[in-house]
Amino acid sequence: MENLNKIEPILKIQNLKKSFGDNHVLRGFNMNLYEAENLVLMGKSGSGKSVMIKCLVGLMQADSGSIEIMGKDITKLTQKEFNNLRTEIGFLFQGSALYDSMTVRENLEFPLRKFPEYASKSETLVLEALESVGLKSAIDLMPEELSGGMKRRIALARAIILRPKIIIYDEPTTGLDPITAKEIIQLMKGIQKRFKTSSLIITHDVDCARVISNRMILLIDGINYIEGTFKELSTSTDKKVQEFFK
Ligand SMILES: Nc1ncnc2c1ncn2[C@@H]1O[C@H](COP(=O)(O)OP(=O)(O)OP(=O)(O)O)[C@@H](O)[C@H]1O
Repeated sequence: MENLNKIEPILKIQNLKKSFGDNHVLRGFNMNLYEAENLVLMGKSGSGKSVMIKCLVGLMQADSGSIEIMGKDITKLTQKEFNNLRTEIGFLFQGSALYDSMTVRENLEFPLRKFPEYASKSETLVLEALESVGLKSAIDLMPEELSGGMKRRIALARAIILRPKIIIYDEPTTGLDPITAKEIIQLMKGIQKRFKTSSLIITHDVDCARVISNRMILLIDGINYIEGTFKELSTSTDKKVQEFFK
């Protein structure tokens, strides 16, 4: 992780601004995500993390600034190009967000449906993804038959099924007991190692940040207020920074 300035980031956000009337949420936010790193983004509730992610995935348009994914400025892409690029990003949403009326297999097949080229490989991809999260045996279960931790694992399997280069985790440990949360964190680390993915992890969980982060960014007052390792940030003398580690 040395000499990061010399390496081209896989995801580059520059001077992102987004306001809702007088509510200036993002005021020039910058963020680089580098290959194979685990970057933790922390920010208080309402600080604009979701707004930033929505801009990143094209669900919301920023007022100004640029977002480059793998060297491509997303505002300059056609819808088709953007959709293709989005397959390079896997998501683990808050609360797992599985489809309740579908089996585990169908939940995992869902992201593949849009891509005819995956049709013949579907079974293999589903099994490999389930194997990565240690839940092959759950393939025919319904979400209601799964524990919270199992649901999170299945959601993780779904996030990696298209072998994305980037995974965005939104509160991956929220709502889990501490032991299950630790298991999920270990799984995230394992997946990062196995698939060499770059991960952006949005979390309030200081333990999670400590265990998983190579680097951290705090989103405060609409900007990337401070960046550094967990150790650097958790020992900062800045009052605004200290609040996160109390
Ligand atoms: N579509 C919208 N219209 C108006 N205001 C919005 C909209 N979306 C978000 N906001 C405002 O933007 C601010 C940031 O919201 P955001 O959801 O990004 O916070 P967050 O950091 O993700 O919070 P949390 O940790 O609670 O999920 C809030 O003040 C919110 O009210």
